[in-house]
Amino acid sequence: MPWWLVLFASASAAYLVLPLVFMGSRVPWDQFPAVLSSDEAADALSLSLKTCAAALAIDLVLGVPLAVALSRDWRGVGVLRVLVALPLALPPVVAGIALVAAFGRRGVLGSQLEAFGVTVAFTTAAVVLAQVFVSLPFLVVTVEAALRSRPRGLEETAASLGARPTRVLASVTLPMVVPGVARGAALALARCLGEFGATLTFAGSLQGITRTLPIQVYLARESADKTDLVLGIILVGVAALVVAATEMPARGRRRVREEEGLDDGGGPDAVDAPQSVQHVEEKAAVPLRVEGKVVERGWDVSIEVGAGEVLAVMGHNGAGKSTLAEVLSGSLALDSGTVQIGNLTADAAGAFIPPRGRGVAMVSQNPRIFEHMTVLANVAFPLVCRGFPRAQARRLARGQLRKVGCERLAARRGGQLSGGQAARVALARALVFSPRLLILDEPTAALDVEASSRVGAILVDRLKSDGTTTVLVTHDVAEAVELGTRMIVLERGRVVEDGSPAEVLARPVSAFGASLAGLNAVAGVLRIDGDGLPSIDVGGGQELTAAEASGIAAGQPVTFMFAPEAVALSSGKVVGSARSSLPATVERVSTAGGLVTVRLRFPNRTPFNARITPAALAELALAPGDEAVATVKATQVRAVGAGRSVSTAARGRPAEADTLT
Ligand SMILES: Nc1ncnc2c1ncn2[C@@H]1O[C@H](COP(=O)(O)OP(=O)(O)OP(=O)(O)O)[C@@H](O)[C@H]1O
Repeated sequence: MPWWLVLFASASAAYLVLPLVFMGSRVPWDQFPAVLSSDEAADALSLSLKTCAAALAIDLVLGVPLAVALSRDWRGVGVLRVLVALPLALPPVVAGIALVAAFGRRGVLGSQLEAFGVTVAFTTAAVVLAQVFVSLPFLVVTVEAALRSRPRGLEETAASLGARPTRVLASVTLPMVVPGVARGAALALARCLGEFGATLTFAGSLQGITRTLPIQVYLARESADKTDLVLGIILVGVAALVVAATEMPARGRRRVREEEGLDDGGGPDAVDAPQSVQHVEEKAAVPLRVEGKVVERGWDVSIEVGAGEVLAVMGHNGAGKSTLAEVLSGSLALDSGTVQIGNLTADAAGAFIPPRGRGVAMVSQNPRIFEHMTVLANVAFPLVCRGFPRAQARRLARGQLRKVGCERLAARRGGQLSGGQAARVALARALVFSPRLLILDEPTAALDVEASSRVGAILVDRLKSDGTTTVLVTHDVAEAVELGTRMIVLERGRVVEDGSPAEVLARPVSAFGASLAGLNAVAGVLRIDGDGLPSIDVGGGQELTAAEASGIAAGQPVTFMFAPEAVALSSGKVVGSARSSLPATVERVSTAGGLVTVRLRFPNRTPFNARITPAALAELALAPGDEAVATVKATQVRAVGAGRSVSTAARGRPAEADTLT
């Protein structure tokens, strides 16, 4: 910390502490027993403690729901936040006047109560009402701030696992903000203890009935002895205890014992299920159909997935992959169209099933483990939500944990897991209730190489053995090939590739598909030269030529795809106007698998790769920054029309798939 900060911090702490120290130094400690044993002091202390406890209970019962409501976004919430915090800024005497206007004998509500024989003003109940009025905002504002800074997505996860709103609140929302509630309660209690002005105005000062400790201190100031100091220091002591108590929840958290499973013990054999574990329901896998639009996102997708298929979804950033996951999970409604999951119409005109009713499980790159629960409770959660007896839920959860190699982590807190462990626990929690549909949204993206391959192996095992219909969003082509029985590529909210991973990679029809397959893809507008050969302008007076582009008309957008092996390299400059001979600059040279990949940069064009032998590289003596000439063999260039959706059927007929018209 910088020295000036320490200086200011010390001055500020001293300013708050020293007056109390000086006050303590003037207390006649020998009078302590006499003052404490006096009726007036004993009555005041006892009344203060009783009324503060009652006011705190009311604060908690009324304040926590209000804080939850204020932490959400809805129309008018801003105005209500201001109104709720207003009593914080009011002088206590004004608060007392307001309470008299409401609950006094001639007050708006008080006169109604009088009709039923209930008098509030100048009773102990008035003391409690005054304390609640001035302390409630402290609790609400503190809890609301804690709620607004809570981790995002956990409540949505709980809902998608089947929890109803009350369970989400009780099991997830409130446990996350326990320290905030404790802090708010302590501040409210401290405010109750110190309350003076509103109480005096609204409740008066009747010994044993409304004369609280602060009022007693005030009255004692009139007397010549130092009773006020003794009573004052008692108040300081009680307040100190209250404030210190707020530190307790954080310190008092249960520490998980080492032997409760610090060794995750997830060896390869740990993925085998024990014979005793039964499935929740022997559900058959179901097919999935999505046909719909989300207009704001320019998303218009139509896909059908067979029962038990694993659909790998790939595409650039912003292509619409997460939108698909949101539409399926129920966190986003279609503007038009249908989502059909087995026999459940999850989204259609006039019918929208919220996440908890869909039986869809989602595992994303943030595993969203409930940190305040044990690992076992996390995995049992979807079953408890479905009304399973606890013992059965725990037994089934333990079996799922064993299948993902995490059984020995069962007793650990959710917040004590590594990324790889959390991903496996999230998978166990998703599969434990035999979901209709499993959505994996980049489940390994946030993991290191080792954890990623471990989770990948478990995914392969679990998807094969469970046969759950799965949508896997991934940026990793190896993951898509390994897990996917089918692959689609999304581009600008449309399906531009659809087939088995092998088909898509063997004959891609989009630039993204080409890049996945390791092909070069150069986009442009088709020209037909005088000699009838299709070409695209690649800038600088150069062109790239294909042998044919049947079905694509001149002037149409087109992508030329070719393997890096189809590019011949020579050093020096282009001589004459050789077809498809393009001047380039060497950007990068890398070696893998006994071949050399040369990354080529062009003045106004997409870079592409050439692949040559090490001997050819030695002969050409090319290094980054050198000029070279790339010649692409026209017969090895495939012309693909751009911007059309495809189907597996179209891909089965290569000539048509090529043209996509
Ligand atoms: N909450 C939102 N409101 C409006 N538009 C959004 C919202 N979220 C995403 N979009 C837009 O919808 C389109 C699709 O986004 P989406 O998140 O589905 O892409 P993605 O393929 O999942 O991308 P990434 O790989 O980066 O996660 C993008 O144009 C994006 O800007």
